[in-house]
Amino acid sequence: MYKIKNINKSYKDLKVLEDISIDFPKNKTICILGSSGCGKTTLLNILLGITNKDSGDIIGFEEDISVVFQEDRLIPWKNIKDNIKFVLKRKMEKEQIESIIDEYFELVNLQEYKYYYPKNISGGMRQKINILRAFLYPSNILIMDEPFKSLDINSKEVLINFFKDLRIIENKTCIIVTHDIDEAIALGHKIVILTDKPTMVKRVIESEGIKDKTELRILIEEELIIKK
Ligand SMILES: Nc1ncnc2c1ncn2[C@@H]1O[C@H](COP(=O)(O)OP(=O)(O)OP(=O)(O)O)[C@@H](O)[C@H]1O
Repeated sequence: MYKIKNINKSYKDLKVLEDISIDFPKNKTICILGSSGCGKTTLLNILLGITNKDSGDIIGFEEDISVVFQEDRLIPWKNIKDNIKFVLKRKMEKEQIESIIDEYFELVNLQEYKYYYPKNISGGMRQKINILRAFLYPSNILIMDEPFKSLDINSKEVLINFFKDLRIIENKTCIIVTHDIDEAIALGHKIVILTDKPTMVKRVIESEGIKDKTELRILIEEELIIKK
C-alpha cells in the first residue's frame, strides 16, 4: 500500500491542502476527484517531489514513477518510436527497448504510427502514445494529471478504453486526478472526493464494489452538489 498521511500545504497565506490522508492500494486505480483550482496539481507535485509539503508523511513514493500530463510531452523532431526510446533508454538496454516497443505496438495495434512525427497525428493519438510510453516505462506507479481534459468526447472514450486495456496487460498502481465524474466512474477502483478551499478529503468511495454505475454516480453527485 502507498500512503499519504496528514499532508498540509500553503502558498504564503493561501492554505491549499489541509490534513489530506489517502491510501493507494497496490495495482488499483485511484481517481482523485475535485473541482478546478482545488489543489489537485499541488497534491500530485508533492507526490512527485516537485513541490515541498509543509507537513505530513508520504509513504512508498520514493521509487520511479511514470507520469502523464494534461498536454502531451512528445519531442516534435523525433518520431513516435524515437520519442519512446528516448525515455526508455535511461532504464533499459537497446535490444530490450526494440523488442518491448515492437511487442507493445503490435499488442495495441499501433504499428503503422511508429514512424510518424507528433505533428502528423491527432491530439488523441498523441495522448495515446504518452499513455503507452508511461506504461512501458518500468515503474510500479503511474500518475496522470487530467489526461483526457482537452479531448473531445469520442477521443476521450477511445483513450479510456485504451488505458483500461493497457492496465490489464501491465499492472501498475494508477493515480488519476480529474474533475470529470465520468472518468472517475469509468476508471476508478477507488474514488477520493475532495472539497475545495482549503482542500480536504470529503469522502472515499470504494467504487470497485459498486457494480451499478447509476448508483455510483448518485453517490458522487450527492457529495459534489447537494452537500456542498
Ligand atoms: N506556486 C504557487 N504559488 C502560489 N499559489 C499557487 C501556486 N501553485 C498553485 N497555487 C494556487 O493554489 C491553488 C491550487 O492550485 P492547483 O494548481 O494545485 O489546483 P488544481 O486543482 O490542480 O487546478 P486545475 O484543475 O485548474 O489545474 C490555486 O488557487 C492556485 O492559484
